[in-house]
Amino acid sequence: MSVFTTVSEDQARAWLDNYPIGQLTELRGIASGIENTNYFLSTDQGKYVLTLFENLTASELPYFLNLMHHLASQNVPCPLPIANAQGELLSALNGKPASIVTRLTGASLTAPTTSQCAAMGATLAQIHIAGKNFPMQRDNERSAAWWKATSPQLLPFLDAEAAQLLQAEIKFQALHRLQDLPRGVIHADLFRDNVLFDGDTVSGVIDFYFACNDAWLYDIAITVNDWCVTANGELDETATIAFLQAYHRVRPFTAIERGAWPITLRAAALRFWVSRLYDLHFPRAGEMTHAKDPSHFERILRNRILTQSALQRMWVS
Ligand SMILES: Nc1ncnc2c1ncn2[C@@H]1O[C@H](COP(=O)(O)OP(=O)(O)OP(=O)(O)O)[C@@H](O)[C@H]1O
Ligand SMILES: N[C@@H](CCO)C(=O)O
Repeated sequence: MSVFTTVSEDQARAWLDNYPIGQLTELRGIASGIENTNYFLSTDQGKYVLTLFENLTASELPYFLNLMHHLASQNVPCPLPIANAQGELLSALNGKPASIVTRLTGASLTAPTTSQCAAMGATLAQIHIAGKNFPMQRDNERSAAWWKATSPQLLPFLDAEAAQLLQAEIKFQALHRLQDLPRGVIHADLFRDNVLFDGDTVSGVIDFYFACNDAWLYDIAITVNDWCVTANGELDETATIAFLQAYHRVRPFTAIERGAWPITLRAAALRFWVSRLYDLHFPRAGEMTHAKDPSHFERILRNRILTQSALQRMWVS
């Protein structure tokens, strides 16, 4: 993690006095987060996760916390943020914005099976439908305008072939308007490490801190590019079709989404190639090196370009 803010049991106890969830019984730091400080916190009434936000500010957080509250209230398996005595989902702890959410069971997967990919597809469609009546709006900060603005800083770090690919793909994507696709709330970072499973059941979707309003198909492409792939980044046809069919049963696709599928898979690959390049070459001050491999998404992008017509057939009717 970039910064770990220590919270003592006495501080947690005093902070909890303002929350209707009982008395502290256990407080244990979670080592795996890299964005925020997280603690598993138990009280005599239940199990929770306490988060101190290290980078996001108090003005950015209401969208994410209210969204989680909205989705959890509509039976999406995601953490439920707890309101304090003033009805607020966010309050300061040790000078940082902090929230407390229910702790979910399960563990993240490294190698999802076809049926787990299908369960993920159905849950993603459930999120998209439940988000329809969420009243807040947030633009996607990692969209076409962002990768266009970011790429000039990245080009000096790339060899000629990669630089050419990056520029060509940005131009190609500019010709297509993902924003015209059916849209609503999207998670926008639904990688395997952001989902907990109990057997074949999704028990928790976490880390909503890139959530925004954008094309649903873009969210599907981000998710499929991480869940339904072989070791070298090619799409696994059986897993992809299982994912898409399960999604389609909950929210049927439209014809325009079918046509845009290969292009959207490319856009989703481009987004994470650019963010991983940026994180690698411009690490935030004080950050420990957790940068993920950008070449994985360069490979995925090249593959999605080369297999465009096969991807068009990898769809559901
Ligand atoms: N509500 C929850 N219920 C159960 N476990 C949780 C919950 N929230 C977080 N966790 C656990 O804590 C770990 C770290 O949390 P999280 O991924 O949110 O950290 P982060 O620093 O915000 O993000 P990241 O490491 O993905 O950048 C998760 O991998 C998960 O195991
Ligand atoms: N899921 C992202 C990192 C967090 O946004 C990635 O794998 O690049």
